[in-house]
Amino acid sequence: MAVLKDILYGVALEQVIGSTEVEIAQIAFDSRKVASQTLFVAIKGTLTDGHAYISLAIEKGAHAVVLESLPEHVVDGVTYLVVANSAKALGTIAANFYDHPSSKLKLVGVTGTNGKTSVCTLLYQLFRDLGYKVGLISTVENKINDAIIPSTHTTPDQVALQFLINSMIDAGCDYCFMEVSSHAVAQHRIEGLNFAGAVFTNITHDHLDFHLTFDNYLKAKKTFFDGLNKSAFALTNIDDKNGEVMLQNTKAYKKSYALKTLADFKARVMENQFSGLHLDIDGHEVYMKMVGSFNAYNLLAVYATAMLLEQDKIKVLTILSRLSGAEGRFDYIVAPNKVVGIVDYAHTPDALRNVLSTIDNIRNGNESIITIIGCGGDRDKTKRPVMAQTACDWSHKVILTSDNPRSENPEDIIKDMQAGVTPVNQRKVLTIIDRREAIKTACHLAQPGDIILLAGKGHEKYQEIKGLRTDFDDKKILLDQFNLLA
Ligand SMILES: CC(=O)N[C@H]1[C@@H](OP(=O)(O)OP(=O)(O)OC[C@H]2O[C@@H](n3ccc(=O)[nH]c3=O)[C@H](O)[C@@H]2O)O[C@H](CO)[C@@H](O)[C@@H]1O[C@H](C)C(=O)N[C@@H](C)C(=O)N[C@H](CCC(=O)O)C(=O)O
Ligand SMILES: Nc1ncnc2c1ncn2[C@@H]1O[C@H](COP(=O)(O)OP(=O)(O)OP(=O)(O)O)[C@@H](O)[C@H]1O
Ligand SMILES: N[C@H](CCC[C@H](N)C(=O)O)C(=O)O
Ligand SMILES: [Mg+2]
Repeated sequence: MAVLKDILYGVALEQVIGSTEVEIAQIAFDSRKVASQTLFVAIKGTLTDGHAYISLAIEKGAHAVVLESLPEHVVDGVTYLVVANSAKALGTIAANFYDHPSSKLKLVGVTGTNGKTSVCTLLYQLFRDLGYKVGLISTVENKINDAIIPSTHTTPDQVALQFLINSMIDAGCDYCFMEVSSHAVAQHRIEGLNFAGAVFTNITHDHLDFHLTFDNYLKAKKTFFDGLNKSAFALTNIDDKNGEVMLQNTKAYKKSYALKTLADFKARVMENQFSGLHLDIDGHEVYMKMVGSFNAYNLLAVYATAMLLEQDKIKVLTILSRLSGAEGRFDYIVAPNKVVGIVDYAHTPDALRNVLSTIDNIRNGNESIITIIGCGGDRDKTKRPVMAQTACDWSHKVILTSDNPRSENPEDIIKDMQAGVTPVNQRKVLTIIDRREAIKTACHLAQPGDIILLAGKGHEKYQEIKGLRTDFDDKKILLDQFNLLA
C-alpha cells in the first residue's frame, strides 16, 4: 500500500486532475488485472491501446489512471495523471512502489541477439558456487536462490520486474543477473532499474518484424547502455562490429572483451572438441565443459563480469571449468547405435551458423549432419529463407518442419523457408510439418556417427499451433527415439 503522491517521484506530469493523496494497493496496466484501489496505467501497445480500457478499469475499481491523453469525460473521484509516455512512467512508478529494490543488490543486465540466456545462467551458476545468494531473470526460468519461478518473457514487464527483484531482496540476494531483450528496452520495461553493469554479447539479424530496421534494433540495445550511470560498468564484445557502438554515449566505465582483437579481457581457443573447450583466458589455461567458440565468447564475458564484480580470478576459472550452462543450449546426447543428437535453441541465422560450423569443425570427417529446423510464426519473416539456406550450406540433409507456428499456417512458414533453398540444395531437403515425425525420420536416416541437430526450441516444453500450446519436448522425443534404436 502506498499514497499516490509518494510513488510519483521522478515522473514528469503534464497535467493532474483529482487528488494525489489516495491510497494505492496495486499497479496494473491490463484492465483484466484491475481490482479495488488500483492505479491503472494506459499503454499504447502493438495490438491495441490501453486507453480504450480506462472506463472498464475504473468500473473494476481503479481510482487513479496514468495516461497520455484525457478521455472526453472524466469521472468524479478518479485521479487522472497525464504523462508523455505511460510505459516509461510505469517503470518509474513501479520502482517507487517497491522502494527501488534494484539499488539494494548488484543488478547486471545482458543484452545481444544471442548468448543472453547462456551468459546470465553461467553467471547465476558461478555466483551461487562462489557462495552468494543470487537471482536470475531469463528466458528459460527465473530463480531466487534455488527456487524456480516460471518465466513468461525473456525480460518481464515493469511491474513484474520490480516485484521479482523485491522478492530477491527479501530472500537476501546479493546479485541479480538478467536478460535485457530489445523488446524490453523499446517498450521501457527496464525503466526505473538501477544497473551495476551491462554486458553486450553480439548483434545480428533478428526481430525486424518488431524493430522494422536493423538500425532501430541496434539503437534499442544501445539505449540500454546510454541509460547506465557512471558507477556502472559497460562491458562489450569488441570483436562484434557493433560492439564499440554500445560504448559511445554511456556514462558508465567502459570495458571490452575479445578473442580476435585487443581488449581489456582476452581469450584464445586452443582446442574445440565435443568434450569441451581448451581456452587461454587472461594468460590462464582452462579446460571447459562447454563446446563451440561462441561459448568461448560467453565464458569470457562471464569471466570479465566476475572480474569487474571483484571476484577471485582462480576461484572463478576453477568453477567455470565445471559448469555446463543453460538447458537446451548445445545439449549433447549419444544413442546406443552411436548416432549423436544435439538439441540447441538456435533460432536466428547467426546462432544456426555458429552451431553448425562448430559441429562441422569438430566432427571426425565422414559423418553426415542432419539438421531439423523450423521458424516461429508471428515473428520476423525475413529470417526464414536465410535460416533454411544456412541449414543447407552446412548440412548433408535438412528437414524443414514446424517451430511454434502460432497463428500462422505451418505450410506457409515452410514455403517462406523454401525460398532460401537453391535448386542444387533441393535434393538435400525434406519437408515434414509434424516436428515429432521429422525427429523420427532423422533418427531412421542417421547412420552410426552421424549428427542430428535439432535446432530452434532448446529448453521449450511446448509446440504452439493456432494459439494452442501442447506438450512438446525436443530432447525427450529424441531420447525416446534413440532408445528405440538400441
Ligand atoms: C510484441 C510485444 O512485445 N508485445 C508485448 C506487449 O504487448 P502489446 O504491446 O502487444 O500489448 P497490446 O495487446 O497491444 O495491449 C496494449 C495495452 O492494453 C492493455 N489491455 C489489453 C487488452 C485488454 O483487455 N485490456 C488491457 O488493458 C494491455 O495490457 C497493454 O498494456 O506488452 C505486453 C506486456 O508487457 C507483453 O506481454 C507482450 O509480449 C508478447 C506476449 C510477446 O510475445 N512478446 C515477445 C515478442 C517478447 O517480448 N519477446 C522478448 C524476447 C525477444 C528476444 O530477444 O528473443 C521478451 O523480452 O520476452
Ligand atoms: N555468444 C553467442 N554468439 C552466437 N550464438 C550464440 C552465442 N551463445 C549462444 N549462441 C547460440 O544462440 C542460441 C541461443 O542462445 P541463448 O539462449 O543464450 O541466447 P539468447 O540471447 O538468450 O536468446 P533469446 O533472445 O531467445 O532469449 C544457442 O542455442 C546457440 O545456438
Ligand atoms: N525469444 C524468441 C524465441 C524464439 C524461439 C523459437 N522457438 C520460436 O518460437 O520462434 C522469440 O520469442 O522470438
Ligand atoms: Mg534468452
